[in-house]
Amino acid sequence: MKPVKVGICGLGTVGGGTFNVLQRNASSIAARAGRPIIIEQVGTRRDNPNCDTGNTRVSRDIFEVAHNPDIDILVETIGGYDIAKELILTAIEQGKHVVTANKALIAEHGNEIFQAAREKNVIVAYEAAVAGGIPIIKCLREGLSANKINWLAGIINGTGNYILTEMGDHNRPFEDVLKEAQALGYAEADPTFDVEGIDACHKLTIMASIAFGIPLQFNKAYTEGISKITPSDIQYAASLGFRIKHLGVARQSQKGIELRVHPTLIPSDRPLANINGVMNSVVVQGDAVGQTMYSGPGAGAEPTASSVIADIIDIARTIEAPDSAVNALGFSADSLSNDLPVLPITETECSFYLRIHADDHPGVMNAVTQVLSSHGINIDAITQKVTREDDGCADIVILTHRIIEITMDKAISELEALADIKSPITRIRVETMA
Ligand SMILES: NC(=O)C1=CN([C@@H]2O[C@H](COP(=O)(O)OP(=O)(O)OC[C@H]3O[C@@H](n4cnc5c(N)ncnc54)[C@H](O)[C@@H]3O)[C@@H](O)[C@H]2O)C=CC1
Ligand SMILES: N[C@@H](CC=O)C(=O)O
Ligand code: NA
Repeated sequence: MKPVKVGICGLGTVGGGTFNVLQRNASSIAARAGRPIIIEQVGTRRDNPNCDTGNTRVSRDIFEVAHNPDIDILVETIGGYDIAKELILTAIEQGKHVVTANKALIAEHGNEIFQAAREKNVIVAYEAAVAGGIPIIKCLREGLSANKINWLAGIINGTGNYILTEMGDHNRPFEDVLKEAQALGYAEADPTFDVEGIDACHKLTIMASIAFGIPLQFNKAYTEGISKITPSDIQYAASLGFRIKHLGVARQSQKGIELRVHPTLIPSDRPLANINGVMNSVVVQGDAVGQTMYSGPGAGAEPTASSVIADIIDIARTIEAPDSAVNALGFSADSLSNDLPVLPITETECSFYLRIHADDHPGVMNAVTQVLSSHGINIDAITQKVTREDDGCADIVILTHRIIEITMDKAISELEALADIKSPITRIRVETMA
């Protein structure tokens, strides 16, 4: 069988891992693909000390790879937007298939990239873009394709989960753990993407499109990161029987689609609450199958390479008949639905954890509960915690029943206006379904 020739652009964490695993497992990969997979060229600004490129052609100009007529599949692992998009569109224009790990680009420009690929009858594959090594794209798009997906929820940022786990289990400061996650190759080039929830939102956008058959709509999703979570919140949550995880939730209802990424209290006996460190996990609820759960490393060189190479093998298998390959989002392009609106966060409903830093004197608790009850917010648990801050204040910690977000917004504004309440109120949503 004619070999398939690959060009890898970007030889950093993911590109380097892909290079090494393709070399190491060349014979079993060839057996699975039905033909040898050869690394024809690497395009990279700088060498990767973990990769022995030996006789492989290395170019400093990645566009040489996109124009190399011998290359069948271009692997984009440079990251970022503008150059990566131009590189991918050039490769498509040149009739090459593309494999990318770039969730930011797919979530924000995927509709355009998939359209360009359709016009040239080439494949754009992106398994590595969501949840690193977990084959979640394949699960949603193929394994679960019989189902109407009702919802999915997942821990989909390895860096964020690593930080929350280390802060909670070892009481380590946020900044230290972030630095470690960067050194381990987990974090994005701009780590605010990890800690402010943008990276998770990219991944949620992609999963929701496949799950519900809707166009990619990153700009309509709600995004909140972990940067405001304190060790006290983690401890208070634990004392109430919860763990705090950064969760992406996509849910389909008759009103529309919820797309939201935020820190979340999960009962500590639930499987998702026990996904720790760089591990990711996604729970999917389908009408036929019920709940299924997929877990594995969400970041890192070789776990991510595992997904990149699975895509390369898939393409190699159908390279002579690319139109027989599965559609990019698993739905034919003309059947994607624009009918269901993405709901604003104000229209979603959740239970809430509130931490209220307030003057520690009689009547405060009463004032707080009165405001909540005047908005019809039912309290599930309320407790006062002594804080170590020497400001005469205490933390009042509350768990509420489910309430529509806009009502909670109003109640919080009213509470924050009370003279006894000292700082912005912390609100964390609570989910019990997964
Ligand atoms: N690190 C991880 O665990 C994961 C990363 N990803 C995605 O994979 C992509 C790559 O991420 P990493 O490998 O972590 O980044 P990285 O920073 O380790 O590697 C990127 C490499 O591309 C090179 N590069 C960038 N622009 C270039 C240009 N114009 N010309 C030549 N070389 C260029 C850089 O020099 C660097 O060696 C990103 O889109 C990221 O979001 C996806 C899943 C997991
Ligand atoms: N920065 C990302 C890398 C994988 O997608 C993460 O930490 O999950
Ligand atoms: Na994946």
